[in-house]
Amino acid sequence: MILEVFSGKQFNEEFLVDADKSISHRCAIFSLLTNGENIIKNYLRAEDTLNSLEIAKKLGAKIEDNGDVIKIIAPKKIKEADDVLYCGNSGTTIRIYSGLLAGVDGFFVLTGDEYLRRRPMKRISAPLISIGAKIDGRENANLAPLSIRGGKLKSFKYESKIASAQVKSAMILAALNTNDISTYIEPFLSRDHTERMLKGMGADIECKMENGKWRVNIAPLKEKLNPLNITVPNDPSSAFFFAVAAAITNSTAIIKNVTLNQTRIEAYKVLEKMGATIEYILKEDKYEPIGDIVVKGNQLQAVEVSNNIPWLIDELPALAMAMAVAHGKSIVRGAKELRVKESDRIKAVVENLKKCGVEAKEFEDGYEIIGGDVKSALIDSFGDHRIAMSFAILGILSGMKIQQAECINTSFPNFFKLLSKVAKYRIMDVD
Ligand SMILES: O=C(O)C1=C[C@@H](OP(=O)(O)O)[C@@H](O)[C@H](O)C1
Ligand SMILES: C=C(OP(=O)(O)O)C(=O)O
Repeated sequence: MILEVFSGKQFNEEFLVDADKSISHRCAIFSLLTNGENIIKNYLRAEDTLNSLEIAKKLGAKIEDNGDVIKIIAPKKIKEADDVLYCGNSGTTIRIYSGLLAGVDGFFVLTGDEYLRRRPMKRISAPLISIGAKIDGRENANLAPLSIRGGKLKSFKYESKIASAQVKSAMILAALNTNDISTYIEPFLSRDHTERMLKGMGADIECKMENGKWRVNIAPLKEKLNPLNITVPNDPSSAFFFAVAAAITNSTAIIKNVTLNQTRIEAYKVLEKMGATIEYILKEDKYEPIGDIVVKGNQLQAVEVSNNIPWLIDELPALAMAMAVAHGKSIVRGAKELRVKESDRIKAVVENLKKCGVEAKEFEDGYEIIGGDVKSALIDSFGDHRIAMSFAILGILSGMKIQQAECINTSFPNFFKLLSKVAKYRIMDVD
């Protein structure tokens, strides 16, 4: 499908975006470790998180969905599925489930779509194999399909070279299925929803910052966790597309009920540095700080980004759209991880910006963008939701056509409805 966006005008609008993807995945997966009925309100009904829920069902959970609240009734024991577990486009699903299933009796096969089957899995299979997991896959357990023969795992002390919440979460779940205390260390704090949620459910997990590194001690599970009763906050990464829309059109976006967790809102801080006025309004603070973000656009200035990269990795493509119209040369470095997301996001950003007449250059670990006039172009989304939505937002300035825009449904099905608040668009069914 092609999404054609027509140029829009200034706006002053409220955005109630879809629920947080990271937290929704964890609700589905962690429910399996509980002893009862998990009540999840505002679960994200997007392709990625529906795949996580479907897998929970295949592993024995009973799901009751009244269209509003989703109840996940945990099985007495996680059961072996009689078919392949399909993770679709979702790295979070395949990696976190692998960590859980490595310690569960049974045989499991996890796979996904053509994009997921190209993404690196060594980052989870290597540490899991080092603690006794039986995992295999193409390229020596690096590419899905992954097969897992679940069984006994050893407690561990593992220091990861990358700050990845998916790897951390996989190892924390594996640690719950061992027989002694394990320690996981990452070089920089990655999003910490797993630690917060599992602690809230009664797991014995201690976290601290030590010499600039994030250290998590995990005790094995003695008994099942307490069921969740949670309202998932909205997703600040999805909302960021509309923050950029406000920033590049001198408009105002009022973003409602998102998590204000520091590991998730760093991109807003960068937009602020570029000249946007941003206000954070904290409304509650239980498992996660939750509130509103008000973004007001101004003339944008170029910026250099090389710190706190794990806290804004998913927002970098959208931020690149702000860089494309900012005054001066912006630089992003230290973001090599962008190359192993749903697409190679460094290549996707730079190639597509060039098509729009913007001067941009690739580095191995980032890019350089010189802000200027943007013209309408036919964008290759490379099947990547964040690339498709970023260029749709840039299209508010002078129009844009985006190929394979159906990928937006993997994370943010309400994007289209909200896009109509800022620009007119049409959808053409054939690419
Ligand atoms: O754990 C999570 O929910 C996620 C972790 C990040 O990936 P990495 O763990 O690969 O950094 C992020 O990019 C992804 O969108 C969601
Ligand atoms: C990288 C992302 O997700 P995942 O790794 O779960 O596919 C994303 O949503 O930008």
